Amino acid sequence: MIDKLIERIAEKQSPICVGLDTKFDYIPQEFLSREFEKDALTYAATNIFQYNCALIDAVADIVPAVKVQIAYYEMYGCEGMKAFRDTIRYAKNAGLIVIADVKRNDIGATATAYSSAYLGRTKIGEEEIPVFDADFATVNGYLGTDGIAPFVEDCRKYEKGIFVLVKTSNKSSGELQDIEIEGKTIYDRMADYVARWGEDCIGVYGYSSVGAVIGATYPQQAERIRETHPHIFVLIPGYGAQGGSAEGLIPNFDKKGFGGIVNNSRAILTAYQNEKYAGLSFEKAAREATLAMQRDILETFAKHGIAY
Ligand SMILES: O=C(O)c1cc(=O)[nH]c(=O)n1[C@@H]1O[C@H](COP(=O)(O)O)[C@@H](O)[C@H]1O
Repeated sequence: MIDKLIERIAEKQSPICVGLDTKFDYIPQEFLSREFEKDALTYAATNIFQYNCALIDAVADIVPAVKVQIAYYEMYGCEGMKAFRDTIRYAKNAGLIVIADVKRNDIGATATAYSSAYLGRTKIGEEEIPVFDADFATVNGYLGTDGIAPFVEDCRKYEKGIFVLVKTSNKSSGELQDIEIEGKTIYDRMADYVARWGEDCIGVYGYSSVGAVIGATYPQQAERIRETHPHIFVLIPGYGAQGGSAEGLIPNFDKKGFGGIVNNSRAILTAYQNEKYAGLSFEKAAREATLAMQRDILETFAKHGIAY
């Protein structure tokens, strides 16, 4: 799956993933359809799905992937989960690669169940059913190897991928992740594990389907990880609303523009509220914001001799 993602990035010259962290409050009043007004949760979830479809249509030709953050669907209960499933299907049908941002993990047996839900198959009798069937999932490595192994197995079996949290973008990420033991931080050690877990999943471009999450807000840490781990492909959140810059993304990328994919959620989802895009519909504003992000990244790449 990592090869397919890299090929799509190169085709579109766009190492960008649009984050569908869609809250009901983000949807402009004029877009809301009262048609689904059975109960509040159904109303919210159905409108969220319609909004996602419009956004996907607006960006499908300029980005390779979307990331669907499950918290924004769980908060609308079962109806929200249907919207999550339907959004994944819609995005895949639109030719996009889908990252299910679920940050799952548990003991091995339970991690197996999580992996079946998001990447693998659920077995019922003789039948094996793909359930959410995303292309990638985000996972938490805190429980160690037996909590990650089921996901890695499904990556191999079904040509999927995972991104393991290594150095997260948030302000407090250093409380635990930056602790140094015998000259190595916790995030260094997590990166070492990610490299080990993914060593049999390296594709033709030299990157593994077992990747890492490293926030755009921590470029020095990204550089440190990249020095020792050339095969780790990085999901990079934190550009846009969290203040990460294009310059800060550079350590993740090789000279061909491979090595990472940059997520942007709120700054695209709510672009229509930005005065820069005043007067545009939310779809057009989202597209313009995505194109501006692409320009910003490609111009910064060019300064560093990076090109597709
Ligand atoms: O795994 C993630 O995607 C993730 C990891 C991380 O370290 N930081 C981070 O912001 N994220 C997610 O990336 C998205 C960032 O959203 P924006 O800040 O609105 O672009 C959210 O869906 C977060 O849950």
